[in-house]
Amino acid sequence: MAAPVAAAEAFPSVVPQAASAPAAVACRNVTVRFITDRRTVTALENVSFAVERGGFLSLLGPSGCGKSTLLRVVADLVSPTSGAVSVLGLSPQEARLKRSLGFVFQDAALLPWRTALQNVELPLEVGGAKALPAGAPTPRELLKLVGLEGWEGSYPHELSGGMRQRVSIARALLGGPRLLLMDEPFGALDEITRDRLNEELRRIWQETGTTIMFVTHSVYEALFLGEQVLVLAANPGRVTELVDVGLPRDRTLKIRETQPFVEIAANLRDLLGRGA
Ligand SMILES: Nc1ncnc2c1ncn2[C@@H]1O[C@H](COP(=O)(O)OP(=O)(O)OP(=O)(O)O)[C@@H](O)[C@H]1O
Repeated sequence: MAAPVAAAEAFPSVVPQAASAPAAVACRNVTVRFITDRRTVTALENVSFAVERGGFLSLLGPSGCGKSTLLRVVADLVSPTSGAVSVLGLSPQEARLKRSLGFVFQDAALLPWRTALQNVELPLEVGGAKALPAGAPTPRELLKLVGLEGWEGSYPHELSGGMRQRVSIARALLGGPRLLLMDEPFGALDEITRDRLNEELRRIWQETGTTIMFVTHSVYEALFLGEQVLVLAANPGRVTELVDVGLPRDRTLKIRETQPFVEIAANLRDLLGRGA
């Protein structure tokens, strides 16, 4: 594994925030209704929660409970029907325009004719931001951070699914975003690769200090990754409970065999069942 870049110099956003700094994300009574010709869907109803800066929130719930919609509200891709959303103390639109957000999707969505390095550089070209903010890590440093030093010149078809997803994480981290939104990024990967990337993501989170919101269907993934788990129920999409995980900050996959992990996982499964 490549040595990580020094987080403090690479990610100026890691500099500790004043105690009074607003939450990374705060939603109050957020409702989203989609009205189509055929039906009206309440994707989210009165959803309230907050994520502190530098936090890691897993969003766990059954299909259709509004997990992706919630990420899209935070990313300014969907406007709430009612309720208030604050992202780093700004509106989602202001946060987006300030390039405070990175987004990773289930599909790595790399351009096949560009190398790994050129894919990471892409937002610089299409986003209109000609230069990186002072002190932000370079595309090469980001590839090193995600364990792809030496693969800069490889094309997507020469990389495994896990490596492609690492490239997309590096791309999302370009510019040192203070908030990383991840929508089932490892859902399509085999179990071993997924496990490895789970450990990698915890390390990247600790090194960068970036706040993360991570969508998953998996109880184990939600619990291993998150400092908090927001459990959602469907029809309408709503919060069942916000669970503080309370597991040690330094985690390896071994933690999944410990008693506290097993007990919290059982509790999360109960909560999921309650909302079914
Ligand atoms: N643009 C849209 N137009 C109409 N309905 C939508 C739209 N986006 C989402 N929905 C509906 O909102 C509900 C929540 O969808 P969403 O994709 O947020 O759920 P999810 O929890 O992420 O599901 P999954 O785990 O299957 O990805 C679903 O009923 C879906 O059909």
